[in-house]
Amino acid sequence: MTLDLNAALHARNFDVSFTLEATETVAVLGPNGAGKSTLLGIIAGLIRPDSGNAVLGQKRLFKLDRGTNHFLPPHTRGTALLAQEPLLFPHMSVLENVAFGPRAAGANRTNALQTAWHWLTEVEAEEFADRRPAQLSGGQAQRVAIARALATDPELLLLDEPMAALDIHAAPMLRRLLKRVLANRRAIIITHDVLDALVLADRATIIEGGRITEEGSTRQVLEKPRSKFAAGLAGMNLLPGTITGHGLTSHGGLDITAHPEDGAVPGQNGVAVFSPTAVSVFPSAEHGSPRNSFAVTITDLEPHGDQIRVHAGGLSADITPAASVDLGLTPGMRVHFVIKATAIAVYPA
Ligand SMILES: Nc1ncnc2c1ncn2[C@@H]1O[C@H](COP(=O)(O)OP(=O)(O)OP(=O)(O)O)[C@@H](O)[C@H]1O
Repeated sequence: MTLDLNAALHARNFDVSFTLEATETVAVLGPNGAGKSTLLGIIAGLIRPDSGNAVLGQKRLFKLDRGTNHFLPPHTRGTALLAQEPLLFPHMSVLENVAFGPRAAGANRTNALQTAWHWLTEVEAEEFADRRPAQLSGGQAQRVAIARALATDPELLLLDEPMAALDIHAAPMLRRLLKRVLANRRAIIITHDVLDALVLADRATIIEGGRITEEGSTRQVLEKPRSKFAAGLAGMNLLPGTITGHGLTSHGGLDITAHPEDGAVPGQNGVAVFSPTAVSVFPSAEHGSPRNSFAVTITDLEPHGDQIRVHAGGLSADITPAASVDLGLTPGMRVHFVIKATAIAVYPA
């Protein structure tokens, strides 16, 4: 039972091929406006692509080609979409909200209520059964919304930033709950949070500009990012370029000395990746090899944990507050970023 999808929607510059295995949870990450919600909307049947083809298990969700115009309506797809806001029916009790799906699918009242109780217990929300949605906190309402989604026994659960609207106290409990209910289930979760991706998902897919730019196990994508976006998530600097015999020449023209990973071939597209903590900041060029020294102009300084993060030339460096004061760092100042060759990973991308 897999999901196999390709879809294009020109008005949103969206063109994606996407596959999901049974009982697999995939985190979808990407910048604002990248097309993450569009992907979920297309799978759920709320958005109609211009062309494409999608199959969920035995069910063809849509096939839109020249001559073929097949498009299943949302409620027959076996998908359940959970939005950022819980969107419960305000005039129904919590129990009735959760029983609504099974009722609509044809269950009799007794069975629908039984199912609703089961899922309310699963999300530890039985005590709210008689309340109206307006009498719930954001975290409680989101738990009820999860119960409502699961009560329909969906083949595929679609979660659009389920933690985004919650305060920091409610998020950890919901994350634990999701971890439990997502085990052995097929789900796609949109998130901006690396922790959610690591804790909840087996795989990560990065979408940028309506295209998938990176895919792999969550750990692999974060440990060995190949896109600027994934590097940002992992808190690493990334310079794309061309692999050379001694490292990489970045697209911006920087000649980087490092040890290319085994199997990297000069001339191949690659990336140089290094941590901001591996970057030292000097007021003038530093000689002493094998080191990389790049003249850059500071764009911004910000606190980062107990360090100061210095942004310059599209890169960042973490230094101590004392060093920042000693160097008199300010935006607009010209400095040198210096990185040991051994601290830079170069690999094909
Ligand atoms: N209702 C709409 N009509 C037309 N274009 C839209 C509509 N909703 C979104 N778009 C456009 O489609 C593109 C993808 O948007 P989408 O909402 O899928 O991005 P996203 O990755 O979910 O972003 P975010 O992280 O901000 O939620 C964007 O360029 C956006 O402006």
